[in-house]
Amino acid sequence: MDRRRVTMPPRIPVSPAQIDRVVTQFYARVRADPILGPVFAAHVSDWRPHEEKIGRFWRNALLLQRCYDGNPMQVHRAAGDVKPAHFTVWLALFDAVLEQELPTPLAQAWSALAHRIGRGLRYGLPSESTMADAPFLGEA
Ligand code: HEM
Repeated sequence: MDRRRVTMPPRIPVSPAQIDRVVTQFYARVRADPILGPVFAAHVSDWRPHEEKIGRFWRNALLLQRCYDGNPMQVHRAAGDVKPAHFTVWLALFDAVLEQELPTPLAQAWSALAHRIGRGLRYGLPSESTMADAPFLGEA
């Protein structure tokens, strides 16, 4: 039997209401951002289902609820206009919202997870495989 399913505590003890607030505030800032706004505008016309999906993504990652089974890596790659440099902006906005919405220990824990996920997604993008972006390739 997989005991983790019944005994594992939330990975980061934020409440679903806190997740919803962070997601709402974050995408309000994204829409207003001169760099990220146009990228999202090209892909998202109806924000409610997008924010709802992202809320499920974070409940899955933070609370270990099994409520998201998408593939963000594939979606970002397929978008075509999501670039490695966007992640710096994305994460800075996200950190600002976490700081505004949550007590510091929760904000820091969630931020660390977001940065870790962001690193993975960023390195999954095709343009990361150039010499300039991935110097370790030069050692091959
Ligand atoms: C840690 C950083 C990030 C996380 C955790 C994240 C998470 C996600 C997730 C979960 C989705 C939904 C995938 C699905 O359809 O199942 C998504 C979609 C998307 N993300 Fe990100 N993302 C991140 C960074 C970025 C950045 C830097 C950009 C650049 C602008 C970006 C642009 C988009 C776009 C355009 C979509 C597609 C929306 C659509 O067509 O429905 N994301 N992201």
